[in-house]
Amino acid sequence: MQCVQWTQRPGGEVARGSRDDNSPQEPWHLRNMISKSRWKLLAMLALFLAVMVWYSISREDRYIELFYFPVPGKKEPCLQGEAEKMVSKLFGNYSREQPFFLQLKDYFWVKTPSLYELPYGTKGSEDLLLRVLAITSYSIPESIQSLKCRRCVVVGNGHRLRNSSLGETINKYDVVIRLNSAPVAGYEQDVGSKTTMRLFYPESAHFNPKVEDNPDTLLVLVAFKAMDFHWIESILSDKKRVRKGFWKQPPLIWDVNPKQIRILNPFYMEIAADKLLSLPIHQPHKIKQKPTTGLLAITLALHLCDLVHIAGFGYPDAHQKKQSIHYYEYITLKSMMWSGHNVSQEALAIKRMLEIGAVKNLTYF
Ligand SMILES: CC(=O)N[C@H]1[C@H]([C@H](O)[C@H](O)CO)O[C@](OP(=O)(O)OC[C@H]2O[C@@H](n3ccc(N)nc3=O)[C@H](O)[C@@H]2O)(C(=O)O)C[C@@H]1O
Ligand SMILES: CO[C@@H]1[C@H](O)[C@@H](O)[C@H](O[C@H]2[C@H](O)[C@@H](NC(C)=O)[C@H](OCc3ccccc3)O[C@@H]2CO)O[C@@H]1CO
Repeated sequence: MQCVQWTQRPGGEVARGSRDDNSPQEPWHLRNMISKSRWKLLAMLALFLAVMVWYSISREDRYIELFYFPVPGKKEPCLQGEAEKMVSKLFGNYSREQPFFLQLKDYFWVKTPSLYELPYGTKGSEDLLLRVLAITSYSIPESIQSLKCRRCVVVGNGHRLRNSSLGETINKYDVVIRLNSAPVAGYEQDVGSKTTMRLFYPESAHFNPKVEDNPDTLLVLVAFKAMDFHWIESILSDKKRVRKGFWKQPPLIWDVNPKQIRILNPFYMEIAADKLLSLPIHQPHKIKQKPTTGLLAITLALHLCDLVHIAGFGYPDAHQKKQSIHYYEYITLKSMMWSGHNVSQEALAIKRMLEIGAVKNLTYF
């Protein structure tokens, strides 16, 4: 049994202590020492806790997990003009008169002057472009045009989609934007099967688009060099193919309907580079910095849609050298060595969009 005992210290001070009934009485200075070391222990514990709290707050910035859980089977509430409000916050004020896709009339009747060369403008590539625009279309399908409120999801190619079971959720959006050669066949459970739009360039075109896309999918060419226009023209008009000038062999036979092809307005590449990443438009270096196709697609979606959600974005940390970057193949960050992308800068840009609520994320970031 414990009992509380009051002892008289020299000088008349009364100190509170406790002891076991059977234990011999401890001298007051010994008890004083024990109580002092208890305080020290408590102070150390408090300091340790404070350091832990500070550490987790500082790490929070790196592991900001701005998840969004849509209600399964329910369409997302959509507020008309919501994304547009965010656009001025992110991109500042500029003329919104820009079409999404390039049109023949702007290069045939009037020669729309462009300040920049590809990929930020069409300067110097007008003649090739003219031939491409003569055999492709620029319209936005009526099914999208007629929507009062456009709910869009941009599906990145990141590994975070693997085993995500997001397929059904992704299929519910009005507009599903996919990138490059990212497959759906065999991955439907995680990434869905609907593809409204696919952004690609010759080197990233899927060799079998009929398997991976829907008959009405818009195949949106993002041109980086004049040869990219040459490639699409030679495919669609069945002209002699040129093999040189590509950093990776693009398909030489490509089974698509020319009505599905669109040419992305390089304006969206320019604002993604300039406003989101502060990249210089003119770069003298051998490896030119440019936005990833994913960041470009988010930029486009923010202008085209009323609600923008993203999934499958986010690269591994630089030290995770063996971590796969894609949901459909094993390749690592090393493969991006010469890509000219600054993935940390892009992560900051996406974080900012998440923080201000311009986009919501279905996977973690
Ligand atoms: C080797 C190489 O050049 N790889 C580039 C590949 C490659 O050309 C194509 O996959 C070929 O089909 O393309 C890129 O991108 P990629 O095709 O890998 O991915 C498409 C977009 O998804 C986002 N992403 C991807 C992986 C990941 N772990 N996190 C992500 O956020 C990015 O926004 C990315 O843009 C590209 O076009 O941007 C960027 C890559 O650098
Ligand atoms: C959105 O960019 C696309 C992809 O994400 C990039 O990885 C890819 O980068 C390639 C780059 O465009 C090539 N540069 C030229 C001028 O063709 C580069 O070529 C090899 C190289 C390497 C080092 C120095 C100069 C040239 O290869 C990059 C891929 O490794 O560009 C895509 C758009 O085309």
